[in-house]
Amino acid sequence: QHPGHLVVDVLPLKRPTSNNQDCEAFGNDDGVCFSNGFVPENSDEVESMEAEQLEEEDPMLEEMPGYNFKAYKRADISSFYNEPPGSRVEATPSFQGQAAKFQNMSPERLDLIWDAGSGAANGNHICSTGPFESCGTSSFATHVFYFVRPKTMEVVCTFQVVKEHSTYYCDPFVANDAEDESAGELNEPLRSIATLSYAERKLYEAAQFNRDFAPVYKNFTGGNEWLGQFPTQKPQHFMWRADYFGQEHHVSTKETHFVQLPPQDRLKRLSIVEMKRENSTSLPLREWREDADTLNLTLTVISVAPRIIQIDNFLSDIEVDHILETALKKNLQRSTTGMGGADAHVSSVRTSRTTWLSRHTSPILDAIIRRGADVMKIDEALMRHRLENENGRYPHMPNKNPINEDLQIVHYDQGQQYTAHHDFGYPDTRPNAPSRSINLCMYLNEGMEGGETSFPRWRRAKHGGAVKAVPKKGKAMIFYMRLPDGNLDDLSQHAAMPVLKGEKWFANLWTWDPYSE
Ligand SMILES: O=C(O)CCC(=O)C(=O)O
Ligand SMILES: [Fe+2]
Repeated sequence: QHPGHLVVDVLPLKRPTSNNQDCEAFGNDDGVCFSNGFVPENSDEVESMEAEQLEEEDPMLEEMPGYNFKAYKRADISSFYNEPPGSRVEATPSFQGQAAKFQNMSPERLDLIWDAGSGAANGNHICSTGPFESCGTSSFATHVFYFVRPKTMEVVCTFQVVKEHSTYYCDPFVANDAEDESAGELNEPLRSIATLSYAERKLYEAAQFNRDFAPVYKNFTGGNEWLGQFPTQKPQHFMWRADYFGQEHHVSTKETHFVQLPPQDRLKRLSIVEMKRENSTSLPLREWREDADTLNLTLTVISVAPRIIQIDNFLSDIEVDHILETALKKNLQRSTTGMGGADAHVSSVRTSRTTWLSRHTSPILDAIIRRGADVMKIDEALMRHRLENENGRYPHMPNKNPINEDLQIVHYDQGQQYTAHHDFGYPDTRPNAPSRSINLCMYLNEGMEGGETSFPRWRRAKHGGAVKAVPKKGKAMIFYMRLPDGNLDDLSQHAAMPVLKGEKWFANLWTWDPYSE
């Protein structure tokens, strides 16, 4: 029996249902238009292949007794090779990095400092977290962190990262359990719980509940670190299945490739109405596209855990050139890490330069984002601002923002890299708080030495080799940073390997779940 005070405010979204009638009903006949977790209010449930496929739940989701929650279990590695259980032995990754999440169980804002060898006062500021919230970074065993009071730098808790423990707690109300390696050491006297307000007390109890849930989840799933904020709902946007290496999915999109560059006066910035294509009956700029009704793309699973899918030929050469030309007109800035705003850091971890391009920028960018929506099976309307009259379509979305960020263009010079990191941030204490969920990334050039994207913790059998995506102009890759149960995927940790010779151009398209703010 679990505390009843935790209000599980799950967004009342139905699971995916889709059919082309929905598309037509909403005047949207311009592509693969359904296939997301949100169902139009007035849609009928129509039987279709697509719908059946979407409704089929991942077989590794299993009810956790006592929690009313389906957890995503770790599959036997043999299944990744389509072989009977027990026929393969899992390899131990040589890479020792891991997520390190720090939960602030106090009612005050705290800053996370990493001790790079010279104490708290001279440490590196990593992130800042509000009362009862969490923040973190990618780290390694033995590394030391502190939660300090902003400004005064008084140390409230000290932590040391331990292998196979990804979440650490700073609890000023309960004495440390010396056995518990996830308990941060409190550097000051214990406080009384009676000092908390009612609202604070609720948040504190929720944090405790989440803390108690973590080891049960890890045990139940066979070793997945719990990085979420329980209770949580599963991802609301579609996820491709990844059951075994080489598994293929096929997408047909009406967003065909541009094969010639339209004249400049046809490449103007688009309004939302233009992006919505409210008044258009045919595909925009069709003359400059390949002479075909659809573009057929093959999605190939290159890693099961983390879930990574490769798509060759996602962008045409003309499209890549257009992206690069547009990016170069903007001034690329030194890249930062963190989620932007106050948490953005210029650091030696990420040495590249960056700029952002919005879907509004040109009809080509718009087409690329629409194609991206199709390959992720997300409604394109979710990937732009929605108009008033589209309200009914997503009745439970708290805002009309796109669920994705702008396309982030990254340039690496020789020697530059992005060391192993996670792309996600930790959701705040609101039930089902949003976080980054999917990255559809793209390679914009090739032929450099180095510069691969590497996922050093992917699960594989011994002698399985490394999963590294090698840059190829126009190639895309989808990777999921959430598991099908809503947890964040520690194994989605990845690195942009140093460019050894030449330069590298890359693009990130991050999608949030369930919405973005
Ligand atoms: O450049 C790459 O291959 C990956 C870049 C990356 O991980 C990022 O920008 O978050
Ligand atoms: Fe990344």
